[in-house]
Order: sequence, then C-alpha cells, then structure tokens
Amino acid sequence: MAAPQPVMSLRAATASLGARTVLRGIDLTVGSGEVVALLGANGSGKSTAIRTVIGQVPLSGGELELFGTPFARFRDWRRIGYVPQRSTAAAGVPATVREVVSSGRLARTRLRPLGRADRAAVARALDVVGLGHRAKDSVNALSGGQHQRVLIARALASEPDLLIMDEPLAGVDLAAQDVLAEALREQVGRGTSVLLVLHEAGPLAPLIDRAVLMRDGLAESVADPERLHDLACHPHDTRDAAATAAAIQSGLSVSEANPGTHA
Ligand SMILES: Nc1ncnc2c1ncn2[C@@H]1O[C@H](COP(=O)(O)OP(=O)(O)OP(=O)(O)O)[C@@H](O)[C@H]1O
Repeated sequence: MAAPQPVMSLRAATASLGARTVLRGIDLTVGSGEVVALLGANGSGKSTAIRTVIGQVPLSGGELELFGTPFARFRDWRRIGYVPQRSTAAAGVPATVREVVSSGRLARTRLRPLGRADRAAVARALDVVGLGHRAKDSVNALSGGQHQRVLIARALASEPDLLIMDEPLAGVDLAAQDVLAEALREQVGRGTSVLLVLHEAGPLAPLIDRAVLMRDGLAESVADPERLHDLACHPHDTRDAAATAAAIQSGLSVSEANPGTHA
C-alpha cells in the first residue's frame, strides 16, 4: 500500500537550545490518519522535536513541512492541536476550565466571540475528558491530572487535523486514561493524524501505527511496530515481551529490545 500523504514532515532537522545541539538531523513524518509515537529516554530530544513542529523551537537546519506547505509559508494553525508537556507550575492567570478549553477555538474564530458551534465543541471536549461538571471552576482548583485533562480538552475543542501531544497520560489516573484513549480513538476514526510523545503506551498502545525512537538527538524507526503494540498491550505473554514492555515503559532501552534502523 502506498504511504499516506504526510501531514507533517521533518527532514534532516537540526535544532539547538542555548549552546546545546539537541536535534542532530532527524527525519520524522506523520502520514494522513496515522498515529505516530515518539519514544526515548529523558533528554533524548522528544519534546524539542515536537516543539519544532509547532514553531516553538526554530530549526537551525533541515526542512519542515505542514500539510504539504513549507513551515515559513504555513498559516493554517487551526488545523493543529497541541497538548504541551505537563507543567507542575501553577497557572499564572486564574481562568475557568471552560475559558481554557474555549481558548482552543480561538484560531478558528480569529478572536471573535464563540458561536453556537464553538460552544458545542467546547462542551463536547469537556465531556470527553469527564470535566463537564467542573466547567465553571478555576483551573487553579484542579489537581495536576485534571489540569492535564483540561489541556487535552483544549486541543480536542479545536477539532484539529493533526493532534500533537507531549506525554498526554502523565499524571492521569488509569480510569481517565481509558476515557482519553477512547476519545482519541474516536478522533482518529474521524481522520485526525496524531504525533505523541509517550513513556507508557498504556491504553493508547492499540492506536499506535508506528513508533519512532529518539536517541541522543537522532530518530530511529522502530523495526517492528506490530510487536510494540502487542507487547505494550500484553506485557506478560513471554519473558521477552515483559522485558520489552518494561523498556517501553522506561523509554530507556526500547532499541535494545527491538533494534531500530535509521528512519
Ligand atoms: N532551554 C534549554 N537550554 C538548553 N538545553 C535544554 C533546554 N531545554 C532542554 N534542554 C536539553 O535538551 C535536551 C533534550 O530535551 P527534551 O526536553 O527535548 O528531551 P525529552 O526527550 O523530551 O525528555 P523528557 O523525556 O525528559 O521529557 C536535554 O538534554 C535537555 O537538557
């Protein structure tokens, strides 16, 4: 089968943070309708890679295209939803849960007041993450995991074509992880493409089409993604499987369990 048209493509991408070269020439694509997981040890460059995609970290070399358009000419940001890595810092400005989730619609409304369809999308996203009843509460009154669910709802409210998430399950309890996995499955069913950083695949494992391993600023495609699915879902099938599942969960040695090849 022909590879799907990429909605995001990084080629030979390099990037630095301060004096440190963090990305050393990575190739990373997400095809239309694909769910791609970025795995790897702490500090390997996963967050930096996805922050280049949303323009938060400039490339020092290489190319980035979004929906077939070179980054410099790309303007259609409403097509992209982003869930940042969970921050433990308290929110600076008190805002209600609904206000934060509504901000996910701003790129669509171009700062005009929300219309009926916008409000419905916000309500739907809040229900999906199970926080409809907290809509009027200040986000400062939420737990860390609830706060993370608000950020996911904000991204879902934008009804993006490409959803980019940095460790979306961090700090989210198991019941809520299942709810979010179901929400994501529905979103993918509607054709949304997904790029997500994961340390634990958990209930998201069956949704992952392809895994890419980041190691020291380089990206390797994981040789046998089917195996990753199985192992993440059924980590106790064999001794080998348990070792690999542990590797997926730690993010430290997936490549040793599933030797990768350069993407
Ligand atoms: N502002 C910064 N200035 C200099 N170096 C930075 C900065 N932010 C991150 N780094 C470094 O860049 C490297 C990659 O960081 P990045 O956050 O992309 O890793 P990661 O793979 O997402 O890690 P984690 O799993 O811990 O989230 C790390 O070595 C980190 O120390």
